[in-house]
Amino acid sequence: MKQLYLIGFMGSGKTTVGRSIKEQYGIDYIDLDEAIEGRLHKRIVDIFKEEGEEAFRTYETETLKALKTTPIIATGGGIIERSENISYMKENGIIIYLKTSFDTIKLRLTRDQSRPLWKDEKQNKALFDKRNKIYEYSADYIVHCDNRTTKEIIEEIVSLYRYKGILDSED
Ligand SMILES: Nc1ncnc2c1ncn2[C@@H]1O[C@H](COP(=O)(O)OP(=O)(O)O)[C@@H](O)[C@H]1O
Ligand SMILES: O=C(O)C1=C[C@@H](OP(=O)(O)O)[C@@H](O)[C@H](O)C1
Ligand SMILES: [Mg+2]
Repeated sequence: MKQLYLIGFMGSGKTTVGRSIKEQYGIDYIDLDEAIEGRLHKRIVDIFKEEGEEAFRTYETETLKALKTTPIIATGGGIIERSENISYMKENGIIIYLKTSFDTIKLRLTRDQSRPLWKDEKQNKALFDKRNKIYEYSADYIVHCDNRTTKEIIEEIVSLYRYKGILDSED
């Protein structure tokens, strides 16, 4: 069975979409950040504060590779920071980019305190521009998320999932 990986910038809706697919369609999902927090018994903000980003990236890669059977994985926005993660996801499954504009993300995350890499406007925009290209190069499919409800987005993903027979595929 191929796995389906949701990628995209912070605030693009990866966690929300993964959770909704599970709720609406009963397809199992796991959020990589939640899996890391569960493994380490530590919140993401505390991992960044106490151990730094590089340590977090190592936990992220290890956890990604440990999740071998869950059909849908919502990754964290920085999963594409290590090219080995991209190669791994490509080998093991299908990558879907939840493409969302910077303006939409800004509106969603204005008061967000839970994302250590969501900083000031200049840094956020620079990171967004750098990563947007990598998400596009890495994705097998791009789902446009601006001005769309979670319901509309998950319907598109699930029909793609079924059309491509990802769930039933053995390769
Ligand atoms: N399609 C959508 N329309 C409006 N708000 C959304 C949508 N998807 C997600 N959100 C909101 O955006 C914020 C970030 O979503 P989240 O799922 O945590 O993103 P990610 O996991 O990609 O960082 C949350 O407050 C969530 O409710
Ligand atoms: O973009 C990033 O580097 C990060 C995104 C976060 O996940 P979300 O994309 O779900 O916010 C989380 O993994 C961590 O704060 C680092
Ligand atoms: Mg998330």
